[in-house]
Amino acid sequence: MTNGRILLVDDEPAFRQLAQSWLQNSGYQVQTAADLAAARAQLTGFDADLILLDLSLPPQFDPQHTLAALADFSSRPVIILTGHAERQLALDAIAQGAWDFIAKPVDPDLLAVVIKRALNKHQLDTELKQLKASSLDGLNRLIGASAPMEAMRTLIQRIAPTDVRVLVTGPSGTGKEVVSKALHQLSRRADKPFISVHCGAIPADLLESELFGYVKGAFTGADKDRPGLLKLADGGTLFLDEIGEMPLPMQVKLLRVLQEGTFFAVGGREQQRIDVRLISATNANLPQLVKQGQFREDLYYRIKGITLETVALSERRQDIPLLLQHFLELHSKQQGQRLQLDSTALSWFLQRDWPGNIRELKNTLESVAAVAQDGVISMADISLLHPQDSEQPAAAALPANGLLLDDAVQRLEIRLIKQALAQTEGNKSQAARLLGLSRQGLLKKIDRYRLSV
Ligand SMILES: Nc1ncnc2c1ncn2[C@@H]1O[C@H](COP(=O)(O)OP(=O)(O)OP(=O)(O)O)[C@@H](O)[C@H]1O
Repeated sequence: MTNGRILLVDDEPAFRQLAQSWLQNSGYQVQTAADLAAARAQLTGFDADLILLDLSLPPQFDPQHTLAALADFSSRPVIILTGHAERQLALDAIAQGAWDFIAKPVDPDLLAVVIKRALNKHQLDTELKQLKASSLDGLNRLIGASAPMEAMRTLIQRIAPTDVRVLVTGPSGTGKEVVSKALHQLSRRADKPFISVHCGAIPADLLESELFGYVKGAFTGADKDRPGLLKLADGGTLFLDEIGEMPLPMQVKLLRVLQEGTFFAVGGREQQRIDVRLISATNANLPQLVKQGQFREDLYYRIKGITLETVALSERRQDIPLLLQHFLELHSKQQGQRLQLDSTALSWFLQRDWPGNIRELKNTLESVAAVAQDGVISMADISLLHPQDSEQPAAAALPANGLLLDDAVQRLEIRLIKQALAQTEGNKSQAARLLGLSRQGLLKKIDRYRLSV
């Protein structure tokens, strides 16, 4: 058990050795680096809680240059050590995000106090961030109490705080993106961006410039520099959805980024460095794609890290009522009106197969909610959209205590008109055709029933 992990960046070997042994004697785990490049390399394998940074480092020996690199160490406290103990430099360092400033020669007792305070504050900040993230979002968005969902929550909590790469696999619509967002929201990167890239949705010839950005003049139409999604994700999480659909030439380029942590914008000469956590997702069988030569084996092993598998809804049917309740609450909040399922509708949802998983369940609920009236979804509403599932046509359902025929006919007309308009995205001519009416006839009914369309 250590008191914390410290990276000491200083070009003087004697000072490095001395300070390392002070700190190790105080129970810290310490690694050292002689310049910024070595420091960045160390951080890929050593997740330091704090950085002690000399401002005058080779090859430039320019404090301003070192200060400009502070952003690379984002989210960790940095304590500046320098012989240049000028007031302005101290203020600059703090303004640019350093935690504190100590002049050389360093007083070991003072250093111990400053480090302890910085680590305490850092720990509190991290805990607060994680608490906020988990109470607001994170795991709370992951609905389900089945054993696979509980196991998934436990894994997410364990893996999220690390920077390990994660591959989320599972059938379509089972929540791979929700899981990936939870990993981000429970990580120390939670207040940085979560950038989602659907690798199959971006045309192959645009994927490179979308990911890496481009510089002005790189190709026709590139009239100014544009950062890519990789740069936008800097400090945060890059989510590569449907990674199995990434074209092979792009896989080679991604592999280089993952190996070296650097890339060039399209048409650019300046090497760019990024710090992102990579989460990938796929519903394809990647080992199979590797065998077929459609996915690079070396990339597969680079992105695999830890694999999390989401489970089809058919294997956790006990989650269906919880999911329905969750989506009804969401809908009620958005519409400002309480929405419920009556018992016949609930049993229809519970009995049905959901090959499209949670996405299909959610979409189906939303579509029947659109035709429901008076805040209750009934089997009659469902039958309108899924007539094959009703034993008798909805219009013929006669309640035991009778009904007012004109009233029932009007209600049915209203529902069918709304459904036709929803299906045609509000196109009245098409909706009229679906209903076997003239456009004029439909407009009259819309007017008579005062339907807002
Ligand atoms: N456990 C869950 N709790 C609440 N909502 C969920 C859960 N899982 C999935 N959803 C919802 O279901 C829909 C589909 O989820 P998501 O996009 O994460 O699935 P996916 O597995 O990434 O799908 P695809 O493979 O098609 O990209 C989203 O609207 C999401 O909010």
